Amino acid sequence: MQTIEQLRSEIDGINRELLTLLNRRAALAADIGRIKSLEGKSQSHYDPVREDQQLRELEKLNGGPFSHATVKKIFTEIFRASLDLEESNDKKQLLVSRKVKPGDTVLSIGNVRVGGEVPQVLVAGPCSIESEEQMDATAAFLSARGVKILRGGAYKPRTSPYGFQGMGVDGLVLGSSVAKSYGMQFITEVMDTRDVEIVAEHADILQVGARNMHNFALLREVGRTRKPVLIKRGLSATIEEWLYAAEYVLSEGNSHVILCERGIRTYEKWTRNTLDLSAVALAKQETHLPVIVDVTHAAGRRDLLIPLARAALAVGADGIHVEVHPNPATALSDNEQQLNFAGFEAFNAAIEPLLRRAPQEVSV
Ligand SMILES: C=C(O[C@@H]1C=C(C(=O)O)C=C[C@H]1O)C(=O)O
Repeated sequence: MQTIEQLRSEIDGINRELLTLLNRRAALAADIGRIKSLEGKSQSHYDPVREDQQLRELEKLNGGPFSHATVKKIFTEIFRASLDLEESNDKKQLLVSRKVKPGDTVLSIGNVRVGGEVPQVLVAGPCSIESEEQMDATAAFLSARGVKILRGGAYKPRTSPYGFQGMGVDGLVLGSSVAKSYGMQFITEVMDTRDVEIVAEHADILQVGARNMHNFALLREVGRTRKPVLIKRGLSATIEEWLYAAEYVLSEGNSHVILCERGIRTYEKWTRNTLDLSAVALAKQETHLPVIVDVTHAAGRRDLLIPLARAALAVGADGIHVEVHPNPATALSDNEQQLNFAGFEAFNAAIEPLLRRAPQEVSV
């Protein structure tokens, strides 16, 4: 009869062998994971059929004294650990991730900086570009209040094909020339791969709208330009899908990306969308990209814009996007939610105390 010491020493030897075997197995699983990623199956590496096949084989082979239930439990744990390893390797390689680039990305767009520790930006302007008078009045008003990025849609993604579709190229020319004359940067949406070139010619920042966040051809195309790109979160997009959308742009070599949370579709009807501030906190934590919050589309109503913007800044947003129109009642789109000038004045005053200041503005 062997002594306990002898038996334990045998167990120690088996532990060493098991450890070596487990790590050899883990390395093989990691290799499989890399192949799956290359094949584009990076969303989920889980393969229940393959796991089941292994469990059946092990049941046949199991001679005890462990019961099959116990063997199954142990191997299921091994499968989970392998899967975690595969997927964490995959995440590590994402270009948007702080694991790849720990420091904040700070974009320099003309005279504006976005991200990191610089003062938060306001992106403001009308939903649609409608006329020279409208754009000129808005830019004059906003630039006098320190807003440096002017928005305005020339191509409008309208729910109905009969709704106002935007002024197209005329709108681009108008938006960019008005912005330039007030020393502002011009941001506008691009909806179609065929328009990327012309929009990039006129805009300082390209916007990929919520409805196009899953348009991978468009994401690749804007990724091939060297223009800053603002990517709105899709209507029902998970945070992961939103970050993968940004990854499309970075993977084409364009790292000038701003993420924009604009509310997601839920069962709630009292707001147009549900502002997801945890997405902002998570995007700031997991990625190095600037994140801004579009309070207008999140709320869909004017009375919530101030508290939502204050909350967004408190959570760490690098900027706020808000729609402003000289006369919202006559606007050709979104007239329920755009602020008039007096409304913007009140909005600006309410969020101002929460904005970071440029170093030279700090009083000592
Ligand atoms: C390693 C793989 O990926 C995962 C891990 C498995 C395992 O550890 O055996 C099996 C299936 C997948 O859920 C694989 O697909 O073979």
